[in-house]
Amino acid sequence: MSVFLQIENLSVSYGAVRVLHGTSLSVEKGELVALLGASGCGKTTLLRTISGFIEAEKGQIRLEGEDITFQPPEKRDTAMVFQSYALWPHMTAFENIAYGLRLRKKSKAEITKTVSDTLDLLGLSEFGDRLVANLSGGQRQRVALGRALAVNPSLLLLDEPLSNLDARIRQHVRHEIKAIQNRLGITAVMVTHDREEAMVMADRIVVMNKGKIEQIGSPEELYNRPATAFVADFMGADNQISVEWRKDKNGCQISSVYGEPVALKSGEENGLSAPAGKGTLFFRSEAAMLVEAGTQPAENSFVLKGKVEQITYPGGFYRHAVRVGEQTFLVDHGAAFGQGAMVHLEIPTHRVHLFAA
Ligand SMILES: Nc1ncnc2c1ncn2[C@@H]1O[C@H](COP(=O)(O)OP(=O)(O)OP(=O)(O)O)[C@@H](O)[C@H]1O
Repeated sequence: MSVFLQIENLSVSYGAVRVLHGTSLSVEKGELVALLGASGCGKTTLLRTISGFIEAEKGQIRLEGEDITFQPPEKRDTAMVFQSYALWPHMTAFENIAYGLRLRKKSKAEITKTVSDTLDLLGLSEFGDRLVANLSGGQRQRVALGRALAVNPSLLLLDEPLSNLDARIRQHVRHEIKAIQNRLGITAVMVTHDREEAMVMADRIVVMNKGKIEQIGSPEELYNRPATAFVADFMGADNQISVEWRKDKNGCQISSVYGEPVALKSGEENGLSAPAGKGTLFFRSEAAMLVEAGTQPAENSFVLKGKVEQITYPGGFYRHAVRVGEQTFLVDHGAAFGQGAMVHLEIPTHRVHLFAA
């Protein structure tokens, strides 16, 4: 694998307001990298700076070794797929896909072949003559993807490509886009604010927060080994407890206002560098075991004692809201405990994420 897109120390401002603060990122050939973060964190700005629609203030962007930082958009070998599709509704699917090829003055024969191949690739061959206005949302998004792919760009840029589709179609189109990107071996950068979408589609995810990169990693890395409290929270570790820790010769002890102190095994202290301090412990609703109060606690578990306040059924498991002292934690369990049941939450120490305050 080789670095295909290299972004170094990129800063971007709108007027006096800086929104990207020295961003660096490298993307390998054939990778799909997702930029993930809350609204306003700078994902779209980063994508548009790569495409050339927004000018960099400082730093460098290299595509296949070539410095493109100050090249106009049309000189960069990139193609963008927009959330709004940005198709011509009064033109057919064929003509929309042919658009970029005509701009590039390709021959009629070449256009016919490339567009037909693209329609085939996207499962749209029977819709070539259909006006875009008469296609479904999912079909339109595939036409938009086809228009970007037809010009055979080095880099495909996807700006929230699925957010106009309804939930069920989204699931489907996600897998389609991923499969096509894989099959073509095309390098892609995608913006999304949907964690699950990033997890399903991306080889690597870049989590952004306020114009800075918090962590870059595979979906598994971000989910299982979040590097910061922000990433743990953003990747769905909903439950949080304030804790104190103290390291001694036997390891690291953590304690909270609830329950007994527990010792972390070596390697589980998540890089807490200080010998003692305050922090926040995160755990996911599926990481905790729910057992009847009075059960002998499992080894190497952080135990919280509480009372079931509410039970819901999101599908496949029951989600329990459990009151512990002043806080409520969410815990998933295969069977429903009764409302008001006294329970223990057991969180195995290897499934907690602990960060210094
Ligand atoms: N043209 C502009 N002029 C001034 N400020 C802008 C402009 N475009 C974006 N911003 C600001 O820059 C910051 C980053 O915006 P950006 O669109 O990159 O965020 P985003 O992460 O893509 O958000 P969203 O998911 O809501 O699209 C925001 O605070 C936004 O208000």
